[in-house]
Amino acid sequence: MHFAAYAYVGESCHTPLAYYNTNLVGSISLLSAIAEAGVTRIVFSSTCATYGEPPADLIPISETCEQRPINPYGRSKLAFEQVLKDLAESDEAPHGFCFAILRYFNIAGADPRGRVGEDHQPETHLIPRCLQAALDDHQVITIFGTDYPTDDGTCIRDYVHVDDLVDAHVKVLESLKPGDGKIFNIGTGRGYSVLDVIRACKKITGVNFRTNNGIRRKGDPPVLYADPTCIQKEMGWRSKYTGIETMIADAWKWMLKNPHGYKEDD
Ligand SMILES: O=c1ccn([C@@H]2O[C@H](COP(=O)(O)OP(=O)(O)O[C@H]3O[C@H](CO)[C@@H](O)[C@H](O)[C@H]3O)[C@@H](O)[C@H]2O)c(=O)[nH]1
Repeated sequence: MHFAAYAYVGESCHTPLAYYNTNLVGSISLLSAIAEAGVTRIVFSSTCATYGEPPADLIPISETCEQRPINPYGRSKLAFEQVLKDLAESDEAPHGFCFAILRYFNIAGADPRGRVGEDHQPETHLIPRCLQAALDDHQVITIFGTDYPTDDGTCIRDYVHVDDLVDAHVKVLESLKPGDGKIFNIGTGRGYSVLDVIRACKKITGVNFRTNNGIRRKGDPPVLYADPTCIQKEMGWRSKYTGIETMIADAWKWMLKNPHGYKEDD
């Protein structure tokens, strides 16, 4: 399972070479190394950012939606999707080669039993940023854009509990057979706006943290949510956590226990 990547949409617009180097060149090196090591099955973490800004009539987004990413992050992930497909079709592919591409929507939450949580340096993701603001009243959440063509003017995303993501990986990996090339969206099929998320974070934490309205963040599409029918039908996978509040509650539980993230030796 290949998870390693740079994954900040905004940052990718400022440092594209680092993104292509890690997400594309690094992934190709990994592919060569695993072939030498005799590994033939690969599950690749891709992203809904490969879809770009689909027109309204193609939302919810299915796997057949045209992929036209609008930021270097999405383009670097899409390029490696193509590498996998090309390799699979070629004589260079190791005997029995098979792959799965999982296009994640917005992964959120934490292990419900509190053992593992989210800790990015720096933290840019909406939910952990809101929870940090609930812990520290010096922090203010900037809403990146209130003029999007959505009901409340803020971006809509499909938040998926990390526990559901784990479950999808296990199901897909166990199902892969030589010659397979599977592609699945990993989403709940439900979209929440930035304001919905902020409201839910305030409710779960009980803290009325501060927010302000800012300008749009470069590279952010207005609306992204999945049509998860394909993985539901083929793999019997279905998100167990469809409500944003449970994801936030699990993330909050972890953050209260680990306000400074992982320790050096964790
Ligand atoms: O302080 C903040 C942080 C985020 N947002 C907005 O909240 C939404 C969600 O942002 P974020 O949590 O940063 O996630 P995304 O940028 O949507 O990116 C995530 O989701 C992508 C798929 O959409 C994945 O591919 C990426 O790896 C992952 O970082 C976006 O509309 C942001 O503009 C704010 O308004 N203020």
